[in-house]
Amino acid sequence: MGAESWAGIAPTIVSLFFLYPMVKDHIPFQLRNYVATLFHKVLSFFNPYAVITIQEYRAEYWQRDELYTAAQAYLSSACSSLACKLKAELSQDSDTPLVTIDNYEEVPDTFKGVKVWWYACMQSNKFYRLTFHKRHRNLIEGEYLKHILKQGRDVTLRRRQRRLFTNSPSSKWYGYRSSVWSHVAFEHPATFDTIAMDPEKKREIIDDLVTFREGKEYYKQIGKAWKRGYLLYGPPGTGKSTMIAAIANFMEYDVYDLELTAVKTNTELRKIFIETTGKSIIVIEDIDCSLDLTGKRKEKKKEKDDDEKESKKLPGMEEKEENSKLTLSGLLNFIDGLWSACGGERIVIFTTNHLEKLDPALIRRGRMDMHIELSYCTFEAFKVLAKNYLRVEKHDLFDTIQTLLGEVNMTPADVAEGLMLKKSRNKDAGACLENLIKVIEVAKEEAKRKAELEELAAKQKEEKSKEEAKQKEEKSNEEAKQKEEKSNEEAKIEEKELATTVDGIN
Ligand SMILES: Nc1ncnc2c1ncn2[C@@H]1O[C@H](COP(=O)(O)OP(=O)(O)OP(=O)(O)O)[C@@H](O)[C@H]1O
Ligand SMILES: [Mg+2]
Repeated sequence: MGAESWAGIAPTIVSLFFLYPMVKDHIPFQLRNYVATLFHKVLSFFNPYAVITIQEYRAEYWQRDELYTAAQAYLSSACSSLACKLKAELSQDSDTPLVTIDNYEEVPDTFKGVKVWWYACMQSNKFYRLTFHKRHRNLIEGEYLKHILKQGRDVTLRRRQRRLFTNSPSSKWYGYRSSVWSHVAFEHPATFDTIAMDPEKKREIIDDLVTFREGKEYYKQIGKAWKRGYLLYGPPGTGKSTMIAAIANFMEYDVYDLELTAVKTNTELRKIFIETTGKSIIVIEDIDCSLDLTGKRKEKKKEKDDDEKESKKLPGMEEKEENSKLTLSGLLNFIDGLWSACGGERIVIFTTNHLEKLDPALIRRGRMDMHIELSYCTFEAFKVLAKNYLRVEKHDLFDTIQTLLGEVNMTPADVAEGLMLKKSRNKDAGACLENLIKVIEVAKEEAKRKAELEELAAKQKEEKSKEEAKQKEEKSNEEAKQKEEKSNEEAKIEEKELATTVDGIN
């Protein structure tokens, strides 16, 4: 079409544009739809721009549309600085107000060199309208909307108040306000800076976490669920729970503290698991105490069950029995079965004071990818505590403390306690370190006394068992002697009887 023809048509189109709303009511009802469609067709033919509307609520079930939420969060972070009219709101799961563009406001955005415009309508029917040139349709509908979704979700996750969940007993799962998990705000202050442990080990853990966080594509490529398992073990007070809090803060994850003793069956465990979200840590503390989860014991019980119920078994019954209790295989399925892949970006952490008590199947590499030992306080760990508690990195008393720590097992919890002087908050570092030295010396004395007592007890036990063995031997000798005498006696009687019988026959 030539420029002259365009010049001829343009005024007609403009007049149509203004005329249509006026004449709309005079068009017969049957024709109205047809004319409206035609009118829009003509308009869109000459309009080089396309529009996408993102409504707050989806048509079905009145559910809030995730794309709308993501767009709102995205606009708050990426474009709100360009708007003059803003609006702030506080959502339930965050303590930071969300400031985003307000009604009738339009802001531009650029993606891969393409300019788009966002327009907000915040009236009763809220929506965002995204306008872009038709020739960028594929880019906007595909990549740009995905980019909005991802960025928006990230902003929401960063802003949200992180939560600490615990599982409710199954009796509370049904009815009004029922929930599998109940939660409080997660506000533990522990960080990797405040954790006292060997710096190299700490670095290793942090590197592992970073690799995991950035490994979405890698896990996909190798065909593995995006999850990681850590086993934390060590004596009480060495920082296992503190480490979990530090990991959660570092990763900005929620924490699901799973109380296994409240879970009755494998089916319950599966339901509990399904109700967790991604970007979370699922923790089972003191796994050795939570359940009788050793394979051997399970096998023994199964054998016994087999003997008792073999004759009574019906088809499908075996399966029912398995589901009716929580088993080791149920727990393994929870860690790395098919269900474990749902949600993604998840860390499972077990803690124990007794590594040797755990079934090897539960903690083998691949299930628990990293075994982290939290040990008694070393000098390196002490230096972290001194820095955190007293703000000192060097002191004359450090050498004495280093020697003492090499002589006695002190947990970081004990050392931390020793560094805190209860009488006054204003004591200087020297006074606190002296107090710690006193505490370590007392602990050393106690440990010495305990060792002596244990040695004495071991000696007494050994003597007792020696005495018992001696008595047992004497008793068995006596019995053997008596037995021999008895059998000699019997032999004599038999001989006598035989002689009498022979005499009788003769
Ligand atoms: N490695 C550590 N670094 C810093 N603080 C520590 C460390 N270990 C222990 N603490 C301090 O001691 C207290 C007890 O530690 P925590 O509860 O983490 O020990 P735990 O290993 O989980 O013990 P348990 O086996 O009894 O559960 C914490 O409040 C923390 O302040
Ligand atoms: Mg603990």
